[in-house]
Amino acid sequence: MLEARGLTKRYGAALALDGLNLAVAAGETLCLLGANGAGKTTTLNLFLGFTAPTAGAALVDGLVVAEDPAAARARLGYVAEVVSLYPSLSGAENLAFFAGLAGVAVDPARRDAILARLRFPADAILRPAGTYSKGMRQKLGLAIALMKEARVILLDEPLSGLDPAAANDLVGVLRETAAGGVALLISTHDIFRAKEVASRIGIMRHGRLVAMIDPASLSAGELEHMYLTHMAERAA
Ligand SMILES: Nc1ncnc2c1ncn2[C@@H]1O[C@H](COP(=O)(O)OP(=O)(O)OP(=O)(O)O)[C@@H](O)[C@H]1O
Repeated sequence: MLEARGLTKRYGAALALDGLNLAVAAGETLCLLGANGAGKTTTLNLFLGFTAPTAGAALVDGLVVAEDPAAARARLGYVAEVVSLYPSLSGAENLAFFAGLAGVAVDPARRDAILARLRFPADAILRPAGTYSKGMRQKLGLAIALMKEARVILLDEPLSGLDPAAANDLVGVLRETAAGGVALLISTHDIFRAKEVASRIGIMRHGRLVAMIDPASLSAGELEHMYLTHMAERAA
């Protein structure tokens, strides 16, 4: 569903992404770990068509994103690190608006089932979104992607700043979503949550994928050790 082929991005003299190759199939969850500036967000932005590659290609469902960014984006759900909502509109109105942009009419029963899976407080959906906590905004962002029935969902730091209960809710729904055949690409700094949710973990450094790990093969401690070893090599 997602493929990067020699994906490269330069910003002036800076090489943000350096010949990245990866693929995410339906039902898989790839978590990208890496220090600040490793190229995780740049990777997501190239799949979203927010920026064009300097070389190589990002493909969504076989479509080359740079050739038709709108068509590629129509197949994607995207949950930004800070989910943008209209603060004076209720959660329900935001959901209807953003789902509507994707051509999806909201069926209230389906919406409520998705919100219940996310443990989004039922009474809060009619409140202005400006009153929502970070966790509620993340959940609503994911609800919008799920309403769209996107076959691929990209998430940038979905768990940062969430309390453990909210993070746990989100991890549970992400696992269910992948089990339903959706391909997930997640940028995160949370090694332990990555282990819970990922089918593969990619470690990025200086715009390159330096390791691809099967999280089931390592304990959380071993995974952390491997990550820190890669980061230490950077400093050496
Ligand atoms: N619009 C831009 N203009 C110039 N340089 C940029 C731009 N966007 C990203 N970069 C640079 O590209 C590199 C990769 O950045 P990127 O945001 O992809 O890293 P990241 O792994 O997502 O980091 P973080 O964990 O901090 O979100 C960094 O050196 C960054 O400064």
